[in-house]
Amino acid sequence: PASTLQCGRHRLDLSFPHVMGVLNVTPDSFSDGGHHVALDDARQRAEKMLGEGASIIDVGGESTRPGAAAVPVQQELDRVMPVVEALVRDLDALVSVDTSTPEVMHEVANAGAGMLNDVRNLRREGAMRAAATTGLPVCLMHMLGEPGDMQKDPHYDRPVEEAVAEFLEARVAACEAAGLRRERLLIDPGFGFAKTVEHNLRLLKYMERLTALELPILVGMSRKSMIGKVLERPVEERLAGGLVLSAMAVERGARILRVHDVGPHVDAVNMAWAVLKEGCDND
Ligand SMILES: Cn1cnc2c(O)nc(N)nc21
Repeated sequence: PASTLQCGRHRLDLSFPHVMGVLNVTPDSFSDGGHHVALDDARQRAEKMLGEGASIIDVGGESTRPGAAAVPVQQELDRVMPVVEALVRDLDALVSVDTSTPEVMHEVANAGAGMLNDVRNLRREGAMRAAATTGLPVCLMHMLGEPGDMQKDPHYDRPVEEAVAEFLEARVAACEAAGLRRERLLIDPGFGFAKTVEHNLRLLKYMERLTALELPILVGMSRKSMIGKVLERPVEERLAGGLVLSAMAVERGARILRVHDVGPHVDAVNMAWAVLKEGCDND
């Protein structure tokens, strides 16, 4: 895959793995009186993640958890825009924005965001064109259905890693046909989206299958139920399991790891990478 990604005014060197810190934008905390407090809090959390080694901060205005309902565009903008503007202006951060909404893509790109992260792989009306117009890199993630219904009865008529690879290849081809250059695309198997725990575990085990697309791979497994169900741990006790998964994902080709606990995952990713890159010099 191309070893550097132009993310707005930031260049991301993908010859080694990076950590993306999740910045939860608590719903509607910016539209009511709590505006400045909440914004300060978001900025401080982002600053902490950058200080711990995050290369990217991921900001989302719409929950993509199973069962989540879609939010109106204006509400998404109200949640996301103040944060994107603050992180770009005050921290010069590389900001990734989780959105499937064309208007939001345009607005955040104009505000200096560096990457678009669409869990709906640009399938919404106008999303492909909007993403192409922004000129930003776009992460295409595998998901069937919507967060509201995707976990009802996930099933695949062939090995899940084959189904996911074929799906992503098709979405990449659709993007190229729409004028989105391949150099701007990232792919993501979508752990936890329309998948059982078994699907998720198998998807990681055979994730190297995705490297055949020769595009940067982004993964998000942090605190997810694939950890909780295997280890029988509540969401606040899933860090150890998540660190193992980060190391295994790096071994299988992941270049961006979307996590909540940045510091520990930076160590896990750097440790795994130290082993993997060993010996490259005299290969
Ligand atoms: C927003 N979001 C939640 N989980 C995610 C994952 O696994 N990948 C990407 N790209 N985005 C995610």
